[in-house]
Amino acid sequence: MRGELLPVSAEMRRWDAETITSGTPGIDLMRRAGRAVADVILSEARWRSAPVLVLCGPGNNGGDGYVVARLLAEAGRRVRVAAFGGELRGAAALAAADWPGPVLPLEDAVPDPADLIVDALFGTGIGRDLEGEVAGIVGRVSDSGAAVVAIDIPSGVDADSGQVRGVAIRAGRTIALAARKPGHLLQPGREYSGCVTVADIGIPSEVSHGAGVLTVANEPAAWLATFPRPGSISHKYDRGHAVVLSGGPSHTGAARLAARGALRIGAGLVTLVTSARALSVNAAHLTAIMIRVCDEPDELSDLLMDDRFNAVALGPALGIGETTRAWVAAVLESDRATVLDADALTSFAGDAQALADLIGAGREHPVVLTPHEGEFARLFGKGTGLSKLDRARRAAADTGAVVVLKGPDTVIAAPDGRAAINENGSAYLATAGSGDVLVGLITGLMAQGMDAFEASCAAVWLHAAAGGRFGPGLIAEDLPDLMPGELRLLLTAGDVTSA
Ligand SMILES: NC(=O)C1=CN([C@@H]2O[C@H](COP(=O)(O)OP(=O)(O)OC[C@H]3O[C@@H](n4cnc5c(N)ncnc54)[C@H](O)[C@@H]3O)[C@@H](O)[C@H]2O)[C@H](O)CC1
Ligand SMILES: [K+]
Repeated sequence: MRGELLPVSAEMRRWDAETITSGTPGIDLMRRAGRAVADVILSEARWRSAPVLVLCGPGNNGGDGYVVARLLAEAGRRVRVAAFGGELRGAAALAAADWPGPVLPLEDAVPDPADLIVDALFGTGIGRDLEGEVAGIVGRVSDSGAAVVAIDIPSGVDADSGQVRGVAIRAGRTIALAARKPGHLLQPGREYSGCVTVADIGIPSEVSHGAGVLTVANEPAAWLATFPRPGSISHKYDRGHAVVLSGGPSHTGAARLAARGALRIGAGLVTLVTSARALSVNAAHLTAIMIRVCDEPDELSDLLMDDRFNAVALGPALGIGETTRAWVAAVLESDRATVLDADALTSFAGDAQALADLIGAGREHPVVLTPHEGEFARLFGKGTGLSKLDRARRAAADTGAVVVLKGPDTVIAAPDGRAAINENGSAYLATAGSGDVLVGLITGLMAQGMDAFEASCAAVWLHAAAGGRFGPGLIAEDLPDLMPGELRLLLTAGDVTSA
């Protein structure tokens, strides 16, 4: 996969083990990890005179902590170490043996507000909720208000899901080892991690890229290479023809937002399909976007016989129930690249199998589902105990569709296992109609032939970039018209990068 890989803990263990097998002892990895963290601390002017309290756990994260303690003490810093757990093993035992100072029991550690706390209690190996004396120290750290630097990931945050295991340390700074993990991007882990940087600890790229990691951070590096750009001989028919279905006479705005999004992102032509009853209200508001009247699903099926209509979106403000299911069936049977959102999803509440059956196995063109958490739960159930990443991945595999599970940490998952986590989301996007525009952006990119997963990633990122840059006062109507500016920045930066 292109872009920044986000290994889960099992994948991280494989990176570790393969690096060790290929000749780097575990203690060397641990010393590099400790060196990287110590260097960050020593380079920060605001921490120059702070006494350091290193909290060490019973595994390799604790081992990293002992290395940091030794290096900071060697650099002349005042360092206390407090540790939890029984006997250390392997590289962690070697690192602890190199720490020449005393080790306090964890329950005796009293953080001072002036301390710099190094959190080396747990990393990717957390196996259960924090309780007892570790939960106690997490509370005391938080009450002290001291600055916290977390090694790899804040203790208590699950590296795979971003969920808090009982309680967790809140870090101002986190130094992720070798790579960020999904838990640094998924909420609430992202909130707990503070500012995250990655330390290179010498995992060879053959190891990291050979391990089949399928999760990436959603950034242009993941999809810019296939982002559609009009060629010098393009005409509008080369840029695809998107179709958006309108709701009834008093529910037409959502489809127009989507249609404008599709046009602004570069679809050559966009047609809004409306009932005769909603024709005049739609016609009064549209100029570049064309209109066709279809009162029944059969009429839409006939329209879609023309394969120039190559991408279809439906769901926003369409109404919930059998009628919408019939429109969805007609579109899916036509086998066009399709985006299903909102009411098109909720009309299948509790019956995801019926939707999966309509999507079918043998179709040529992809389907994208764009639920928010509520729509997702109604369609697929709550998926209790699964991470947001796993829920989206499972839904994608079960339905054969790309799933865009929206939220402040939107996850995009493909049926083949690829997934991306978005992190440029903006609270300003939480405004009526913003999701409708996103539907249009995805549809417009698919109309131009972009892969459905990459189109979804690109649309989510551009939508968020536009919302974040505009900021206060954003309304959904603004979003399509912010695309030219975002595209200019994206494509110009891309040209510079690829030059
Ligand atoms: N990524 C790399 O290449 C390197 C990573 N390093 C560091 O190693 C940790 C992962 O180490 P691991 O030993 O697998 O796990 P932890 O240190 O996170 O903890 C495991 C330890 O803790 C016990 N435990 C788990 N949960 C709890 C709990 N809730 N309460 C009490 N005890 C718990 C468990 O039984 C184990 O004993 C990684 O994050 C990096 O920091 C290497 O140092 C360098 C290479
Ligand atoms: K930690």
